Amino acid sequence: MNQCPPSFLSFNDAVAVLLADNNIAVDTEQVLLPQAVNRILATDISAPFDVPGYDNSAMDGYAFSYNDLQASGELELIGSAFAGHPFQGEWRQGGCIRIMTGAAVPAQCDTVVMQEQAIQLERDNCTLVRFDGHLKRHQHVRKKGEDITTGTILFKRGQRLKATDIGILASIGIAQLPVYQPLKVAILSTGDELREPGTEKSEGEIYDTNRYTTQAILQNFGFEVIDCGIVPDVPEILADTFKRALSLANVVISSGGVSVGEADHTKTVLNELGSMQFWKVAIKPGKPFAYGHFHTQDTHGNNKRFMGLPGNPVSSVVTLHQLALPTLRKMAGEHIEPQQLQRLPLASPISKKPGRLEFIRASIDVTESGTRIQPLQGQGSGILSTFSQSQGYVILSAEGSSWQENELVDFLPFDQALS
Ligand SMILES: Nc1nc2c(c(=O)[nH]1)N[C@H]1C(S)=C(S)[C@@H](COP(=O)(O)OP(=O)(O)OC[C@H]3O[C@@H](n4cnc5c(N)ncnc54)[C@H](O)[C@@H]3O)O[C@H]1N2
Ligand code: MOO
Repeated sequence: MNQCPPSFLSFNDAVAVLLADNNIAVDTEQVLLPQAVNRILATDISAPFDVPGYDNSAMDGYAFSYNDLQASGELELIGSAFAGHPFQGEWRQGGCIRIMTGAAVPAQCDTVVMQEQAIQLERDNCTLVRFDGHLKRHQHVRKKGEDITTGTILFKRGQRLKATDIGILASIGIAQLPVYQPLKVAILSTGDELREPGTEKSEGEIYDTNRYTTQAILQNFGFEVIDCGIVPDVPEILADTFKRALSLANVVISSGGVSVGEADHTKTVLNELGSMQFWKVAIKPGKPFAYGHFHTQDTHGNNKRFMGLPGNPVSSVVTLHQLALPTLRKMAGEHIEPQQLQRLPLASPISKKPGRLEFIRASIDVTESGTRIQPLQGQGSGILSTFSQSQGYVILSAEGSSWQENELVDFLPFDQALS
């Protein structure tokens, strides 16, 4: 099964090493509810009471006892209930009340009829209500606790809170809550050829893309990104930049300079400031990914971490997404589940050489005859534009093979990071 070239780690082994080597590296803090969206919860939260806290009406209409209506066919109007203003009167058998959506249903009532199915009549100085159409006992009554029952664990420590979670927390009266502080991640790009977008570039120069995609992905997950800019291929400047990054962040992520070229200084500098844990993973793109520990420690005595993304823009995205991001999320306190692959048929044939696990950018092709996965043209590790049409990766195992049209392959739909 494992066909990795010597000294290469398989993808699964690399992920396993990264996750086993890293634990939560941040403290907790208390935040107000509106600030908790996209933050990682630092405690379990269970429901202190039922929601809704009382039976209430789902319609504007009339509330009564179903048995009373069966007995008489018409009911006497004896009061009203509005949201926030329950019925205050004396209940009488054979009675009904006018009720608005959200108002408490009195204990003696079990049924609500919407006002469109009711007629009020005046008779003998009484207001009576007659109901038409078929009706069922308990209709339009929202039961106490039907949304949330007291004691239910609603959220778990390590859960990332989404917008609707904020509403659920409000519904149980939470005004502030403990979350993990954002993990501080410093980013830098290496390469003499790199220029900042918005500035002039000359022959042989390109704009830095990796720092921008990296920053966008990390910010999306709520990390505190410390931008250390573009660093030229000069070992002393690279070392100084790493030292500055280390004084500000828990993790430093660089791009470029991790291959075997004469200007690839990143690994050399890391070996002075720390130690390399592994270099090279049998994946395509993204082979020269590097992971290490700096000698510098955080306030808890943990060595700060280094992740070196390859310079090719696609390799940098794939390694950030598949190797760095799960690790950073774990360090930030988040509980993450393994990625869920889907088995789907190919829309066109595909083949690969043995050696590395491959991540093929692909789109989802939905037609009347079903859903198929279309591997896209332009799979080179410098062709970033393919990402804009992709909705996920076809993942091809390290063994070489070919797959025919309609043959099933593993497909990984893009998550929040890339969609
Ligand atoms: N003789 C070999 N050459 C290469 C190998 C190899 O095994 N033997 N591996 C190749 C693979 S695979 C990759 S991936 C790259 C990785 O190289 P580096 O991480 O050292 O990256 P650089 O050489 O600095 O740059 C590679 C490529 O990417 C462009 N680049 C770099 N940074 C950025 C950036 N921030 N934004 C946009 N583009 C960037 C750079 O200009 C180069 O074109 O090495 C292969 N070579
Ligand atoms: O990682 Mo490199 O991308 O295989 O080009």
